Amino acid sequence: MMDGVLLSVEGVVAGYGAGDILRGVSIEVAQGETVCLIGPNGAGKSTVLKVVSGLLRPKAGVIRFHGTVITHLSVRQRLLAGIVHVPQDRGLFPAMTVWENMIMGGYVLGDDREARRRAERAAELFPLVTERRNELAGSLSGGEQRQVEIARSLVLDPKVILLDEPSIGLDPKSRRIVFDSIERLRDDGRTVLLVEQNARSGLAVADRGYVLESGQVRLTGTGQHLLSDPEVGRLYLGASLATGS
Ligand SMILES: Nc1ncnc2c1ncn2[C@@H]1O[C@H](COP(=O)(O)OP(=O)(O)OP(=O)(O)O)[C@@H](O)[C@H]1O
Repeated sequence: MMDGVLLSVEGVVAGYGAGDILRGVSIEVAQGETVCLIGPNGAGKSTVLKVVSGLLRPKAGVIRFHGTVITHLSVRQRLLAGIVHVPQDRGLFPAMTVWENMIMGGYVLGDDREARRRAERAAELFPLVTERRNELAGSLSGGEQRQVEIARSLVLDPKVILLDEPSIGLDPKSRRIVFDSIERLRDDGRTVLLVEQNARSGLAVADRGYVLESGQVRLTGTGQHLLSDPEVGRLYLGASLATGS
């Protein structure tokens, strides 16, 4: 095992009924690291995040956080322990202001004042939140909305942030805003487990990466190592350039 491991997925088997989607996946994330999962559609990348946040119970294997097995904990318990999932399909409330969205991010705390205090702190890292504070979230660009979502996750003071394809469906300018936001999280000392279709940009912001294929880890290494791996280049980087995704 690596030094300073904060989160580990150990031999996880999981699926949604018949057939296993994850077939013995093991992943480690050290304190302060940004780790990126890449791989083809359907490889099980998002499923790894669901198993970590507790949305899906594995059939076998364990999840460990700070060295303690958390596989039996509920989503809410994991959230309060500091595991925050920013899924692909649940964005901001478009008809609420940016600031209202930030405060909603702390709903589970049950302490409005604390939520406000943390939202102010998150806004220091993401000034957009202050600049556009009173605007409706739905009026922001796609990249700006993603940045507010990332800022909102900080209201729960996460120990690890699970980001599911944050750049999906965005134009190049918006994608830059998103990857810049991920770098800010890293500079702030946060730990990030990222799933990205856009393998080149995902690996470029990551300390380490894992290539998932058919529910198994096929390759792992530093972001730079995977970026220069000929097989990764042929299978994933060429394609991500060609589709511009
Ligand atoms: N809620 C669900 N119920 C049933 N099957 C699901 C569910 N969610 C995902 N799957 C299936 O599990 C497989 C893996 O999905 P997953 O979302 O983990 O893949 P992925 O590697 O993240 O790729 P993608 O880029 O397509 O999201 C896919 O075949 C998908 O159809």
